[in-house]
Amino acid sequence: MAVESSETPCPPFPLIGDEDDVGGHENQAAAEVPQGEALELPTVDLEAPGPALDAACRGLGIFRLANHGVPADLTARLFALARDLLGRTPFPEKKAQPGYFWGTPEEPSRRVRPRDVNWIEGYHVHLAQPRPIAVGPPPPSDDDPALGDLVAEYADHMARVARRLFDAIAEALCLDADRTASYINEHGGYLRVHRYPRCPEPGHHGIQAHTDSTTLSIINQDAASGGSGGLQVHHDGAWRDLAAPGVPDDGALLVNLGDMAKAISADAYRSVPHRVVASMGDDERLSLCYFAFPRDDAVVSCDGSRYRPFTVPEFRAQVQADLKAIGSKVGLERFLRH
Ligand SMILES: O=C(O)CCC(=O)C(=O)O
Ligand SMILES: [Fe+2]
Repeated sequence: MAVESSETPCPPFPLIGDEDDVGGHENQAAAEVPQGEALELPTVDLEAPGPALDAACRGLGIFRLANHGVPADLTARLFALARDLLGRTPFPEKKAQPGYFWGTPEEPSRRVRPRDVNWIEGYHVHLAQPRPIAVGPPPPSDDDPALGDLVAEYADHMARVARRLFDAIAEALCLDADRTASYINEHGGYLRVHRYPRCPEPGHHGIQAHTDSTTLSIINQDAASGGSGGLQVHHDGAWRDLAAPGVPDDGALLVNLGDMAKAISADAYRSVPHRVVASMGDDERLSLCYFAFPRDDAVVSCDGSRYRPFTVPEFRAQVQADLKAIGSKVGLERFLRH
C-alpha cells in the first residue's frame, strides 16, 4: 500500500510498515548516529566576505549568507507558486509536467527499500537550457507568472551571488585567473524547487545523507521552515539541526560547499555531509536549491592534493557507475592518487 490515491497531490511514497524485508533489519534512521546539539552557523556578508568566508569554508563548510541582494518578494512569489502547484495539483497531473520528480530515482539494477525512498518532490531545472525555461504547468492566464519565468529570474540572482562568492573564495585560495573563471560555471548547473510533504510515519528521510558534488550550493528555505526546517549537518560525529538565526526570518541564504570545493582546496575546505529529515509536523518544508559546478572542460586539480586531476564529466560518470553497482556515491575517494 502507498499513501497516495490518484486524486491526491501526494506522490505514492511507500511506507516502511509495508516493507516485506524488515526481518533482521533495524530501522536505519532511528538506529543511527546520535543527535547532537543544534549547530550555530557563522554568517558571511556577501558585500564584505573578508576572512569570515575562508574561516567558514575551512570550519563547518556551511554558513549563512547575508546581504545577498536577492529580492525577498521574488523568493516569496516563488515559494507561493511552488506551494500552490505542488500542494494542490493531483499527482498524475504533476508527474506529466516538465521537470517534475519525486522520491529517489530508482536504479533499475537494484530495489530501493521503502525506508530509503526520499520523501521529497519538486521541479528540477537545468540552467543551461534555452529560455523560456520549460518547467511545471503553463500559467492559467497571461497575467499569471509562469514557474519558468520566476525560476529564470531567481537563477540570475543565484549566478550573481555564486560568482561573487567564488571570486572571494578564489582570492582566499590564491587561484589563478583560469581556475577562478572555470571552477564555477555559474550559468550552468541546476536549480531545484523542493517540497517535503508531510510524512505519516517516522524513520523516513526527506533526503538521505550525502555530500553535494558541487563547487557550492545555495539553499533558500521558506520562512515557515524556521531555523533548521529539517536540514541537518553531520559534525563532530553527530547529526545536528541548525540553530535558528538570532533574528527570526533574517532572510539569509544557506551556502554549503561541495566535493569540488574540497578538491580544489586540497581538502582545506569541507564538503559537508548533510541530510533533510522528512516533514513530520504541521509545517511541510519548501526549499529552493541552486547547485553550481566547475565547467565541463575544467581540469579539477590542486598542488599538494590527494586527488588526481579529473573533470566534472569524469566525476559524474564515476558517481553514476557507483550508484548502479553499489547503490551509493563514493565520491572523491575514487579519485585518490595511487
Ligand atoms: O532542500 C534542502 O534544503 C537541501 C537539499 C539537498 O541537500 C540537496 O538537494 O542536495
Ligand atoms: Fe545536498
